[in-house]
Amino acid sequence: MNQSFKCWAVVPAAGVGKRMQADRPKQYLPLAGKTVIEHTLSRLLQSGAFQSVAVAISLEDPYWPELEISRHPQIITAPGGRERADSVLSALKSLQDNAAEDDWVLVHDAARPCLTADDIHLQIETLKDDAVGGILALSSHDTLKHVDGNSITATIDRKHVWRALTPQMFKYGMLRDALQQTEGNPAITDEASALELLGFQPKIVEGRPDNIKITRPEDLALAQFYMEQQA
Ligand SMILES: Nc1ccn([C@@H]2O[C@H](COP(=O)(O)OP(=O)(O)OP(=O)(O)O)[C@@H](O)[C@H]2O)c(=O)n1
Ligand SMILES: C[C@](O)(CO)[C@H](O)COP(=O)(O)O
Repeated sequence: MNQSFKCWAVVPAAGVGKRMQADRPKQYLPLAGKTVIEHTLSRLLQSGAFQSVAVAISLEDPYWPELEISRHPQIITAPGGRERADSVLSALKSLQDNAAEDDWVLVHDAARPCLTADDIHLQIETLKDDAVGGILALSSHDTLKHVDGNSITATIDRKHVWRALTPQMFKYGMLRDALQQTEGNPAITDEASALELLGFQPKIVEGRPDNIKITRPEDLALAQFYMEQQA
């Protein structure tokens, strides 16, 4: 990708995958002949959009060193943290000697292996001149309800509610500062929420619905289906 600015990728991959109920963290489960994380990292590397990919890996992770991709020249490893945001900040810090303050960083979950190069390039082309950056997101095709307990209290206008995906694309310095200023805040479940808390309004770019996050056991079969469709 011939571009006048630099992009870096950050991949939080230090989770334990509790909701997956598997014998290993979900990023190491087999999917279409490789592990989930190998698919995710291959897609980022093959897009040609990134200088390097900084991957946050748990200090207790015995699986990562077994993967050949862990030795890829464009892969940098950083220690994971207690929460996803801590892992992202750790990976950002591993880029501090190379990334400039105004370089773009795209943060992408290791658990989202179906990301396409088209969506990566769409997001970069759409946001590359934006002052803040933004996220891939999905609109809702269903009616949305506000619920209290198991009772509906309101119907929400679906044009105002979008599901956040990754990558989430922000300037290196702005993202690092936002995550540092919101460190330890449990409300920060994605990068955009840290920027929002500081008063910024990240943009949304409508992404593909097959960019799913593998979260529960049934998601693996869906990811396999999507990969077969993409092929
Ligand atoms: N302390 C953490 C927690 C999560 N993640 C990563 O953030 C991504 C999205 O998080 P999630 O889907 O919640 O993964 P887990 O935390 O592993 O899942 P669970 O909540 O079911 O344990 C995953 O790639 C996960 O590896 C991370 O790097 N560091
Ligand atoms: C970042 C994210 O993928 C946006 O939808 C999501 O928040 C990560 O999963 P988690 O379960 O919230 O950690």
